Amino acid sequence: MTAVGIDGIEIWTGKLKLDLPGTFAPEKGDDPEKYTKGLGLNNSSFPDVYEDIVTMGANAAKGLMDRKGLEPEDIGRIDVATESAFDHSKPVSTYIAGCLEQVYDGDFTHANKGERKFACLAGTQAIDDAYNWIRAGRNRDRPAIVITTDTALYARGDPGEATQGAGAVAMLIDEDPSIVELSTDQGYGSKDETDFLKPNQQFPSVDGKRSVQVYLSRMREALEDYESVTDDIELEDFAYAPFHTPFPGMVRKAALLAYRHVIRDTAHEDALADEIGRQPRESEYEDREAYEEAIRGYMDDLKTTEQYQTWYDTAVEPTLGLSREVGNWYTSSVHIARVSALRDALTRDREFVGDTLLVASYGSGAQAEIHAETIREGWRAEIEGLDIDDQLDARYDLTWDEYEDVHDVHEYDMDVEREVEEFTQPDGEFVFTGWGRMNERKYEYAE
Ligand SMILES: CC(=O)CC(=O)SCCNC(=O)CCNC(=O)[C@H](O)C(C)(C)COP(=O)(O)OP(=O)(O)OC[C@H]1O[C@@H](n2cnc3c(N)ncnc32)[C@H](O)[C@@H]1OP(=O)(O)O
Repeated sequence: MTAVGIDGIEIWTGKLKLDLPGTFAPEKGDDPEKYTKGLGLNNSSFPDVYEDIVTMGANAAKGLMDRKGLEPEDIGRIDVATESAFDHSKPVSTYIAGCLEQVYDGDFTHANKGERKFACLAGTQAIDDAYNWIRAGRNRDRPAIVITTDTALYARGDPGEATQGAGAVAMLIDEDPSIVELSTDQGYGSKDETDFLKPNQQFPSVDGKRSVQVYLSRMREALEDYESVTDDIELEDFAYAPFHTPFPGMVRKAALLAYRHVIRDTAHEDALADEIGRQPRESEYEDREAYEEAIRGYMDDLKTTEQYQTWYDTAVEPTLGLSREVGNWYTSSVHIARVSALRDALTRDREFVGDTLLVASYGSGAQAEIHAETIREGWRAEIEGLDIDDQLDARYDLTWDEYEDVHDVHEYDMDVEREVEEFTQPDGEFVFTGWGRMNERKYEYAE
Protein backbone atom coordinates (compact mmCIF):
# COMPACT_ATOMS: atom_id res chain seq x y z
CA MET A 1 0.00 0.00 0.00
CA THR A 2 1.46 3.38 -1.00
CA ALA A 3 2.19 5.58 1.98
CA VAL A 4 -0.12 8.59 2.49
CA GLY A 5 0.61 11.38 4.93
CA ILE A 6 1.92 14.89 5.47
CA ASP A 7 4.23 15.99 2.67
CA GLY A 8 4.72 19.65 3.62
CA ILE A 9 3.89 22.07 6.45
CA GLU A 10 3.86 25.85 6.74
CA ILE A 11 3.00 27.93 9.82
CA TRP A 12 1.71 31.50 10.06
CA THR A 13 1.57 33.25 13.43
CA GLY A 14 -0.57 36.26 14.24
CA LYS A 15 1.79 39.24 14.08
CA LEU A 16 1.23 40.61 17.59
CA LYS A 17 2.24 39.15 20.92
CA LEU A 18 1.01 39.52 24.50
CA ASP A 19 3.64 38.87 27.17
CA LEU A 20 1.72 36.85 29.78
CA PRO A 21 4.04 37.06 32.83
CA GLY A 22 5.25 40.59 31.95
CA THR A 23 2.08 42.40 30.75
CA PHE A 24 -0.97 40.24 31.51
CA ALA A 25 -0.15 38.95 35.02
CA PRO A 26 0.45 42.39 36.62
CA GLU A 27 -2.87 43.72 35.27
CA LYS A 28 -4.68 40.66 36.67
CA GLY A 29 -2.83 40.90 39.99
CA ASP A 30 -1.43 37.40 39.46
CA ASP A 31 1.94 35.86 40.22
CA PRO A 32 3.76 35.62 36.83
CA GLU A 33 4.62 32.01 37.65
CA LYS A 34 0.94 31.08 37.37
CA TYR A 35 1.52 31.58 33.63
CA THR A 36 5.10 30.38 33.13
CA LYS A 37 5.01 27.43 35.54
CA GLY A 38 1.30 26.68 36.11
CA LEU A 39 -0.18 27.04 32.63
CA GLY A 40 3.27 26.79 31.00
CA LEU A 41 2.86 29.82 28.72
CA ASN A 42 5.20 32.76 28.05
CA ASN A 43 3.37 34.60 25.26
CA SER A 44 0.18 34.56 23.20
CA SER A 45 0.04 35.44 19.50
CA PHE A 46 -2.65 37.90 18.39
CA PRO A 47 -3.85 39.00 14.95
CA ASP A 48 -3.00 42.53 13.84
CA VAL A 49 -6.00 44.65 12.80
CA TYR A 50 -5.70 43.50 9.16
CA GLU A 51 -5.40 39.80 10.04
CA ASP A 52 -8.09 37.16 10.54
CA ILE A 53 -8.59 33.41 9.99
CA VAL A 54 -8.65 33.91 6.21
CA THR A 55 -5.47 36.00 5.93
CA MET A 56 -3.53 33.71 8.27
CA GLY A 57 -4.76 30.55 6.51
CA ALA A 58 -4.10 32.00 3.04
CA ASN A 59 -0.63 33.19 4.04
CA ALA A 60 0.25 29.75 5.41
CA ALA A 61 -1.13 28.07 2.26
CA LYS A 62 0.79 30.42 -0.05
CA GLY A 63 4.01 29.71 1.85
CA LEU A 64 3.35 25.98 1.45
CA MET A 65 2.55 26.19 -2.26
CA ASP A 66 5.60 28.36 -2.99
CA ARG A 67 7.95 26.06 -1.07
CA LYS A 68 6.57 22.97 -2.79
CA GLY A 69 6.49 24.67 -6.22
CA LEU A 70 2.71 24.16 -6.62
CA GLU A 71 0.17 26.01 -8.75
CA PRO A 72 -3.65 25.90 -8.28
CA GLU A 73 -4.02 23.29 -11.04
CA ASP A 74 -1.86 20.91 -8.96
CA ILE A 75 -4.20 20.92 -5.93
CA GLY A 76 -7.32 18.70 -5.88
CA ARG A 77 -8.85 19.66 -2.55
CA ILE A 78 -8.77 22.46 0.03
CA ASP A 79 -10.26 21.83 3.46
CA VAL A 80 -10.25 24.31 6.30
CA ALA A 81 -10.66 23.36 9.94
CA THR A 82 -11.63 26.20 12.24
CA GLU A 83 -13.77 27.00 15.23
CA SER A 84 -13.61 30.75 14.53
CA ALA A 85 -15.66 30.86 11.30
CA PHE A 86 -17.54 34.14 10.70
CA ASP A 87 -19.84 32.77 8.00
CA HIS A 88 -22.48 30.09 8.69
CA SER A 89 -22.84 29.13 5.00
CA LYS A 90 -19.86 29.96 2.79
CA PRO A 91 -16.83 27.93 3.89
CA VAL A 92 -13.59 29.64 4.82
CA SER A 93 -11.83 27.52 2.18
CA THR A 94 -13.62 29.49 -0.57
CA TYR A 95 -12.39 32.80 0.89
CA ILE A 96 -8.86 31.38 1.09
CA ALA A 97 -8.97 29.96 -2.45
CA GLY A 98 -10.19 33.40 -3.62
CA CYS A 99 -7.16 35.00 -1.99
CA LEU A 100 -4.75 32.51 -3.55
CA GLU A 101 -6.28 33.02 -7.01
CA GLN A 102 -5.28 36.70 -6.76
CA VAL A 103 -1.59 35.77 -6.84
CA TYR A 104 -1.30 32.58 -8.93
CA ASP A 105 -2.01 31.92 -12.59
CA GLY A 106 -4.93 29.55 -12.95
CA ASP A 107 -7.67 28.82 -10.43
CA PHE A 108 -9.15 26.23 -8.09
CA THR A 109 -12.39 25.69 -10.05
CA HIS A 110 -11.67 21.94 -10.19
CA ALA A 111 -10.85 21.64 -6.45
CA ASN A 112 -13.22 20.19 -3.85
CA LYS A 113 -13.45 22.66 -0.95
CA GLY A 114 -14.98 22.31 2.48
CA GLU A 115 -14.93 23.24 6.12
CA ARG A 116 -14.60 20.84 9.05
CA LYS A 117 -15.95 21.46 12.55
CA PHE A 118 -15.33 19.58 15.76
CA ALA A 119 -13.64 22.20 17.93
CA CYS A 120 -9.85 21.71 18.05
CA LEU A 121 -10.09 18.16 16.65
CA ALA A 122 -11.31 19.32 13.23
CA GLY A 123 -7.83 19.66 11.69
CA THR A 124 -7.04 16.03 12.42
CA GLN A 125 -10.43 15.04 10.96
CA ALA A 126 -9.72 17.10 7.82
CA ILE A 127 -6.42 15.24 7.41
CA ASP A 128 -8.39 11.98 7.75
CA ASP A 129 -10.81 13.14 5.04
CA ALA A 130 -7.93 13.93 2.70
CA TYR A 131 -6.28 10.60 3.51
CA ASN A 132 -9.50 8.70 2.74
CA TRP A 133 -10.05 10.67 -0.49
CA ILE A 134 -6.55 9.79 -1.67
CA ARG A 135 -6.84 6.15 -0.57
CA ALA A 136 -10.19 5.84 -2.37
CA GLY A 137 -8.42 6.86 -5.58
CA ARG A 138 -10.62 9.90 -6.10
CA ASN A 139 -7.80 12.45 -6.10
CA ARG A 140 -6.66 12.09 -9.74
CA ASP A 141 -3.02 12.18 -8.56
CA ARG A 142 -3.56 15.53 -6.88
CA PRO A 143 -2.70 16.27 -3.24
CA ALA A 144 -4.98 18.04 -0.74
CA ILE A 145 -4.24 21.16 1.26
CA VAL A 146 -5.57 21.08 4.84
CA ILE A 147 -5.55 24.43 6.63
CA THR A 148 -6.14 24.87 10.35
CA THR A 149 -6.77 28.48 11.34
CA ASP A 150 -8.17 30.19 14.42
CA THR A 151 -8.32 33.40 16.35
CA ALA A 152 -8.70 31.78 19.76
CA LEU A 153 -10.08 34.72 21.73
CA TYR A 154 -12.10 34.54 24.96
CA ALA A 155 -14.38 37.17 26.46
CA ARG A 156 -12.49 39.74 28.50
CA GLY A 157 -12.30 38.57 32.12
CA ASP A 158 -12.97 34.88 31.30
CA PRO A 159 -10.35 32.57 32.91
CA GLY A 160 -9.62 31.36 29.36
CA GLU A 161 -8.28 34.84 28.51
CA ALA A 162 -4.89 33.56 29.72
CA THR A 163 -4.84 30.87 27.04
CA GLN A 164 -5.66 32.87 23.89
CA GLY A 165 -3.75 32.71 20.60
CA ALA A 166 -3.98 33.19 16.83
CA GLY A 167 -2.32 31.40 13.95
CA ALA A 168 -2.65 28.95 11.10
CA VAL A 169 -0.99 25.81 9.77
CA ALA A 170 -1.20 24.61 6.16
CA MET A 171 -0.39 20.97 5.42
CA LEU A 172 -0.03 19.14 2.13
CA ILE A 173 -1.52 15.63 2.25
CA ASP A 174 -0.14 13.41 -0.47
CA GLU A 175 1.07 9.97 -1.50
CA ASP A 176 4.69 9.12 -0.76
CA PRO A 177 4.90 11.98 1.80
CA SER A 178 8.12 13.66 2.89
CA ILE A 179 7.35 14.22 6.59
CA VAL A 180 5.13 11.52 8.14
CA GLU A 181 3.09 8.54 6.97
CA LEU A 182 -0.32 8.16 8.65
CA SER A 183 -1.31 4.80 10.08
CA THR A 184 -4.75 3.24 9.56
CA ASP A 185 -5.00 2.38 13.27
CA GLN A 186 -6.97 4.93 15.27
CA GLY A 187 -8.60 5.13 18.68
CA TYR A 188 -11.57 7.34 19.60
CA GLY A 189 -13.18 8.59 22.81
CA SER A 190 -16.35 10.53 22.02
CA LYS A 191 -19.29 11.79 24.15
CA ASP A 192 -21.89 14.55 24.05
CA GLU A 193 -20.43 17.09 26.52
CA THR A 194 -21.25 20.69 27.43
CA ASP A 195 -17.81 21.89 28.49
CA PHE A 196 -16.81 24.43 25.83
CA LEU A 197 -19.13 25.67 23.07
CA LYS A 198 -20.10 28.73 21.02
CA PRO A 199 -23.84 28.55 20.35
CA ASN A 200 -24.30 31.46 17.89
CA GLN A 201 -21.71 33.52 19.71
CA GLN A 202 -18.14 34.56 18.97
CA PHE A 203 -16.50 33.82 22.31
CA PRO A 204 -16.82 30.44 24.01
CA SER A 205 -19.04 29.57 26.95
CA VAL A 206 -16.54 27.50 28.88
CA ASP A 207 -16.50 25.60 32.12
CA GLY A 208 -12.71 25.65 32.40
CA LYS A 209 -12.15 23.21 35.25
CA ARG A 210 -14.65 20.72 33.83
CA SER A 211 -13.14 21.05 30.37
CA VAL A 212 -9.85 19.80 31.79
CA GLN A 213 -11.56 16.69 33.22
CA VAL A 214 -13.47 16.07 29.98
CA TYR A 215 -10.19 16.28 28.02
CA LEU A 216 -8.62 13.66 30.30
CA SER A 217 -11.62 11.31 30.16
CA ARG A 218 -11.90 11.36 26.37
CA MET A 219 -8.11 10.85 26.04
CA ARG A 220 -8.27 7.79 28.28
CA GLU A 221 -11.11 6.33 26.21
CA ALA A 222 -9.25 7.04 22.97
CA LEU A 223 -6.15 5.32 24.35
CA GLU A 224 -8.19 2.25 25.33
CA ASP A 225 -9.84 2.20 21.91
CA TYR A 226 -6.44 2.55 20.24
CA GLU A 227 -5.10 -0.37 22.30
CA SER A 228 -8.03 -2.47 21.11
CA VAL A 229 -6.80 -2.22 17.50
CA THR A 230 -3.05 -2.41 18.09
CA ASP A 231 -0.70 -4.55 20.09
CA ASP A 232 0.03 -3.45 23.65
CA ILE A 233 1.57 -0.01 23.59
CA GLU A 234 5.11 0.49 24.81
CA LEU A 235 5.62 4.22 25.30
CA GLU A 236 9.32 3.85 24.54
CA ASP A 237 8.31 2.76 21.03
CA PHE A 238 7.30 6.35 20.26
CA ALA A 239 9.95 9.00 19.70
CA TYR A 240 7.53 11.80 20.66
CA ALA A 241 3.94 12.09 21.81
CA PRO A 242 2.40 15.36 20.55
CA PHE A 243 -0.90 16.16 22.30
CA HIS A 244 -3.53 18.80 21.68
CA THR A 245 -2.07 21.66 23.73
CA PRO A 246 -4.52 24.34 24.92
CA PHE A 247 -1.70 25.18 27.35
CA PRO A 248 1.32 23.04 28.30
CA GLY A 249 0.02 22.46 31.87
CA MET A 250 -2.87 20.50 30.33
CA VAL A 251 -0.46 18.17 28.54
CA ARG A 252 1.47 17.68 31.78
CA LYS A 253 -1.72 16.18 33.26
CA ALA A 254 -2.63 14.14 30.16
CA ALA A 255 0.87 12.67 29.77
CA LEU A 256 0.94 11.48 33.39
CA LEU A 257 -2.44 9.82 32.99
CA ALA A 258 -1.40 8.18 29.72
CA TYR A 259 1.83 6.90 31.26
CA ARG A 260 0.05 5.39 34.27
CA HIS A 261 -2.47 3.70 32.00
CA VAL A 262 0.08 2.26 29.62
CA ILE A 263 2.54 0.88 32.20
CA ARG A 264 -0.15 -1.01 34.15
CA ASP A 265 0.70 -4.75 34.27
CA THR A 266 4.03 -4.20 32.55
CA ALA A 267 7.68 -4.48 33.56
CA HIS A 268 7.66 -0.70 33.97
CA GLU A 269 5.10 -0.93 36.76
CA ASP A 270 7.14 -3.72 38.38
CA ALA A 271 10.31 -1.65 38.15
CA LEU A 272 8.64 1.16 40.10
CA ALA A 273 7.00 -1.08 42.70
CA ASP A 274 9.80 -0.86 45.30
CA GLU A 275 9.86 2.92 45.04
CA ILE A 276 6.15 3.86 44.91
CA GLY A 277 4.21 0.59 45.15
CA ARG A 278 1.97 -0.97 42.51
CA GLN A 279 -0.96 0.89 40.98
CA PRO A 280 -4.19 0.74 42.99
CA ARG A 281 -6.72 -1.75 41.52
CA GLU A 282 -10.39 -0.83 41.90
CA SER A 283 -11.28 -4.30 43.23
CA GLU A 284 -9.05 -3.63 46.26
CA TYR A 285 -11.17 -0.65 47.41
CA GLU A 286 -14.56 -0.45 49.09
CA ASP A 287 -15.89 2.32 46.89
CA ARG A 288 -14.98 4.42 43.88
CA GLU A 289 -14.09 7.45 46.00
CA ALA A 290 -11.45 5.56 47.99
CA TYR A 291 -10.05 4.09 44.77
CA GLU A 292 -9.82 7.50 43.09
CA GLU A 293 -8.05 8.98 46.10
CA ALA A 294 -5.52 6.14 45.99
CA ILE A 295 -5.00 6.71 42.26
CA ARG A 296 -4.35 10.42 42.86
CA GLY A 297 -1.74 9.50 45.50
CA TYR A 298 -0.07 7.06 43.10
CA MET A 299 0.02 9.69 40.34
CA ASP A 300 1.61 12.25 42.70
CA ASP A 301 4.34 9.72 43.45
CA LEU A 302 4.69 8.57 39.84
CA LYS A 303 5.46 12.03 38.50
CA THR A 304 8.47 12.36 40.81
CA THR A 305 10.12 9.12 39.64
CA GLU A 306 13.17 9.23 37.37
CA GLN A 307 11.56 6.69 35.05
CA TYR A 308 8.57 8.91 34.37
CA GLN A 309 10.59 12.14 34.24
CA THR A 310 12.97 10.68 31.66
CA TRP A 311 10.09 9.63 29.40
CA TYR A 312 8.32 13.00 29.80
CA ASP A 313 11.47 15.04 29.16
CA THR A 314 12.30 13.02 26.04
CA ALA A 315 8.91 12.37 24.44
CA VAL A 316 6.55 15.12 25.64
CA GLU A 317 8.34 18.26 26.85
CA PRO A 318 9.91 18.91 23.39
CA THR A 319 6.41 19.00 21.82
CA LEU A 320 5.50 22.08 23.87
CA GLY A 321 8.13 24.51 22.52
CA LEU A 322 5.96 26.51 20.10
CA SER A 323 2.86 26.38 22.28
CA ARG A 324 4.71 28.14 25.12
CA GLU A 325 5.39 31.08 22.80
CA VAL A 326 2.04 31.34 20.97
CA GLY A 327 -0.76 30.12 23.29
CA ASN A 328 -3.73 28.09 22.12
CA TRP A 329 -4.28 27.93 18.36
CA TYR A 330 -7.27 25.55 18.73
CA THR A 331 -7.37 23.49 15.48
CA SER A 332 -3.65 24.08 14.86
CA SER A 333 -2.54 23.22 18.35
CA VAL A 334 -1.71 19.52 17.92
CA HIS A 335 -0.11 20.29 14.55
CA ILE A 336 2.32 22.81 16.05
CA ALA A 337 3.03 20.24 18.78
CA ARG A 338 4.08 17.81 16.00
CA VAL A 339 6.26 20.54 14.44
CA SER A 340 7.82 21.33 17.85
CA ALA A 341 8.79 17.66 18.16
CA LEU A 342 10.36 17.62 14.69
CA ARG A 343 12.22 20.84 15.45
CA ASP A 344 13.61 19.21 18.59
CA ALA A 345 14.76 16.24 16.51
CA LEU A 346 16.46 18.67 14.12
CA THR A 347 18.25 20.48 16.96
CA ARG A 348 19.48 17.15 18.30
CA ASP A 349 20.46 16.00 14.81
CA ARG A 350 18.36 12.93 15.53
CA GLU A 351 18.35 10.12 13.00
CA PHE A 352 14.80 8.90 13.29
CA VAL A 353 13.48 7.98 9.86
CA GLY A 354 11.16 5.03 10.51
CA ASP A 355 10.52 6.05 14.13
CA THR A 356 6.96 6.76 15.21
CA LEU A 357 5.00 9.57 16.84
CA LEU A 358 1.93 8.93 19.00
CA VAL A 359 -0.39 11.82 18.10
CA ALA A 360 -3.24 12.66 20.49
CA SER A 361 -5.83 15.14 19.19
CA TYR A 362 -8.79 16.54 21.09
CA GLY A 363 -11.83 18.72 20.51
CA SER A 364 -14.26 20.02 23.12
CA GLY A 365 -17.83 18.88 22.94
CA ALA A 366 -16.05 16.30 23.08
CA GLN A 367 -13.85 13.82 21.22
CA ALA A 368 -10.27 12.59 21.39
CA GLU A 369 -8.45 10.67 18.66
CA ILE A 370 -5.13 8.85 18.89
CA HIS A 371 -3.04 7.45 16.05
CA ALA A 372 0.57 6.73 15.11
CA GLU A 373 2.66 8.38 12.39
CA THR A 374 5.95 7.18 10.92
CA ILE A 375 8.78 9.60 10.16
CA ARG A 376 9.74 9.75 6.48
CA GLU A 377 13.01 10.35 4.67
CA GLY A 378 12.36 14.00 3.72
CA TRP A 379 11.37 15.32 7.18
CA ARG A 380 14.62 17.17 7.80
CA ALA A 381 14.55 19.39 4.72
CA GLU A 382 10.88 20.24 5.29
CA ILE A 383 11.42 21.30 8.90
CA GLU A 384 14.65 23.19 8.10
CA GLY A 385 12.60 25.24 5.62
CA LEU A 386 10.28 26.68 8.29
CA ASP A 387 10.75 30.36 9.21
CA ILE A 388 8.62 30.31 12.37
CA ASP A 389 11.48 31.57 14.59
CA ASP A 390 11.83 34.71 12.43
CA GLN A 391 8.06 35.21 12.53
CA LEU A 392 7.97 34.89 16.32
CA ASP A 393 10.88 37.31 16.75
CA ALA A 394 9.20 39.86 14.46
CA ARG A 395 5.93 40.00 16.46
CA TYR A 396 4.95 43.39 17.87
CA ASP A 397 4.94 43.31 21.70
CA LEU A 398 1.62 44.80 22.89
CA THR A 399 1.21 47.05 25.90
CA TRP A 400 -1.86 46.41 28.05
CA ASP A 401 -3.82 49.32 26.50
CA GLU A 402 -2.92 48.12 23.00
CA TYR A 403 -4.04 44.60 23.90
CA GLU A 404 -7.43 45.96 24.98
CA ASP A 405 -7.77 47.81 21.65
CA VAL A 406 -6.80 44.74 19.62
CA HIS A 407 -9.30 42.56 21.49
CA ASP A 408 -12.03 45.15 20.78
CA VAL A 409 -11.12 45.32 17.07
CA HIS A 410 -11.56 41.58 16.71
CA GLU A 411 -14.81 41.41 18.67
CA TYR A 412 -17.58 41.28 16.05
CA ASP A 413 -20.26 43.00 18.15
CA MET A 414 -18.00 45.68 19.51
CA ASP A 415 -18.67 49.13 18.14
CA VAL A 416 -15.10 50.40 18.12
CA GLU A 417 -15.59 54.13 17.83
CA ARG A 418 -12.00 55.10 17.17
CA GLU A 419 -9.90 53.69 14.38
CA VAL A 420 -7.17 51.44 15.74
CA GLU A 421 -4.01 51.77 13.64
CA GLU A 422 -2.19 48.66 12.52
CA PHE A 423 0.85 47.81 14.65
CA THR A 424 2.90 46.13 11.92
CA GLN A 425 3.37 46.75 8.22
CA PRO A 426 2.02 44.09 5.84
CA ASP A 427 4.80 42.82 3.61
CA GLY A 428 4.03 40.29 0.85
CA GLU A 429 0.87 38.88 2.48
CA PHE A 430 -2.92 38.78 2.32
CA VAL A 431 -4.77 41.46 4.31
CA PHE A 432 -8.38 42.10 5.27
CA THR A 433 -9.62 45.28 3.60
CA GLY A 434 -13.28 45.63 4.65
CA TRP A 435 -16.79 44.43 3.79
CA GLY A 436 -18.46 43.96 0.39
CA ARG A 437 -22.05 44.65 -0.66
CA MET A 438 -23.36 41.34 0.75
CA ASN A 439 -21.50 41.76 4.02
CA GLU A 440 -18.75 39.41 2.83
CA ARG A 441 -15.24 40.04 4.07
CA LYS A 442 -12.81 41.31 1.38
CA TYR A 443 -9.11 40.63 0.98
CA GLU A 444 -6.14 41.84 -1.04
CA TYR A 445 -2.54 40.84 -1.43
CA ALA A 446 -0.26 43.58 -0.05
CA GLU A 447 3.07 43.56 -1.92
C1 LIG B 1 -10.08 25.03 24.61
C2 LIG B 1 -9.47 23.88 23.97
O1 LIG B 1 -8.48 24.01 23.24
C3 LIG B 1 -10.05 22.53 24.20
C4 LIG B 1 -9.45 21.92 25.43
O2 LIG B 1 -8.34 21.47 25.41
S1 LIG B 1 -10.39 21.90 26.85
C5 LIG B 1 -9.21 21.62 28.18
C6 LIG B 1 -8.50 22.90 28.51
N1 LIG B 1 -9.43 23.97 28.81
C7 LIG B 1 -9.21 25.23 28.43
O3 LIG B 1 -8.20 25.54 27.83
C8 LIG B 1 -10.32 26.21 28.74
C9 LIG B 1 -9.81 27.63 28.78
N2 LIG B 1 -8.97 27.88 29.93
C10 LIG B 1 -9.49 28.14 31.19
O4 LIG B 1 -10.70 28.15 31.39
C11 LIG B 1 -8.50 28.45 32.29
O5 LIG B 1 -7.35 28.99 31.72
C12 LIG B 1 -8.14 27.24 33.19
C13 LIG B 1 -9.43 26.67 33.79
C14 LIG B 1 -7.45 26.16 32.39
C15 LIG B 1 -7.23 27.69 34.32
O6 LIG B 1 -7.82 28.82 34.90
P1 LIG B 1 -7.54 29.44 36.34
O7 LIG B 1 -8.57 28.98 37.27
O8 LIG B 1 -7.38 30.90 36.18
O9 LIG B 1 -6.12 28.88 36.71
P2 LIG B 1 -5.69 27.97 37.95
O10 LIG B 1 -6.31 26.62 37.81
O11 LIG B 1 -5.91 28.68 39.22
O12 LIG B 1 -4.13 27.90 37.68
C16 LIG B 1 -3.64 27.20 36.56
C17 LIG B 1 -2.49 26.31 37.02
O13 LIG B 1 -1.45 27.16 37.49
C18 LIG B 1 -1.05 26.75 38.79
N3 LIG B 1 -0.60 27.97 39.50
C19 LIG B 1 -1.36 28.98 39.94
N4 LIG B 1 -0.56 29.92 40.51
C20 LIG B 1 0.71 29.47 40.43
C21 LIG B 1 1.99 29.98 40.83
N5 LIG B 1 2.10 31.15 41.45
N6 LIG B 1 3.09 29.25 40.58
C22 LIG B 1 3.00 28.04 39.95
N7 LIG B 1 1.80 27.50 39.54
C23 LIG B 1 0.68 28.21 39.77
C24 LIG B 1 -2.30 26.13 39.39
O14 LIG B 1 -1.99 25.27 40.47
C25 LIG B 1 -2.85 25.40 38.19
O15 LIG B 1 -2.13 24.19 37.98
P3 LIG B 1 -2.78 22.77 38.32
O16 LIG B 1 -4.05 22.69 37.55
O17 LIG B 1 -1.76 21.78 37.86
O18 LIG B 1 -3.03 22.79 39.79
